[in-house]
Amino acid sequence: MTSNVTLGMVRLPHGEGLALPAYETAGAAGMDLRAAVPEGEPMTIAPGARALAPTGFVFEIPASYEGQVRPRSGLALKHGVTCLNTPGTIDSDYRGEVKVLLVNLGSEVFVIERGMRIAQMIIAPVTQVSVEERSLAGATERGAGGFGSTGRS
Ligand SMILES: O=c1ccn([C@H]2C[C@H](O)[C@@H](COP(=O)(O)OP(=O)(O)OP(=O)(O)O)O2)c(=O)[nH]1
Ligand SMILES: [Mg+2]
Repeated sequence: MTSNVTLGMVRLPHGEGLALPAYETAGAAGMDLRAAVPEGEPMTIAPGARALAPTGFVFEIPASYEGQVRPRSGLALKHGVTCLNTPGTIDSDYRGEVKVLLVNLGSEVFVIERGMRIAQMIIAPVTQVSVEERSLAGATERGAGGFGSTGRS
């Protein structure tokens, strides 16, 4: 299922020895991101707290694509741990380390060991549009209806 789009990955010193972010199955949408916390010095997130976890990599995302950092459902279900800013946006021109902003909505301290898969990243196409100010929006059947406006008799 691999496309011909290439994602560059630059390993940072604290990413030495970590597995590359990777698709875990042939049809996986996202590649799992691992925590590049120091060996033997796990990161802890208290209930209700948040933390920015390093991945140990700079990604070079091709132009016209973005990275979306999303939670792993297993962590959310078992521990109440999710990405606070989901989906996190990784811009194609970002050259810093990709980091994962986690929040612990569970009732127990969450411990992140080095190499733990903490989130997943989807590479998706984006369109940058031109913006044009107008005096009136074109008429439609929906009009200004929203927030549950459809299906009412
Ligand atoms: O979960 C995330 C979200 C963002 N970033 C990095 C990559 C992204 O390109 C940059 C900026 O993210 P965003 O635009 O969401 O943050 P901002 O608050 O708007 O900051 P900026 O003013 O730097 O754009 O931060 C991450 O590493 N992880
Ligand atoms: Mg921004």
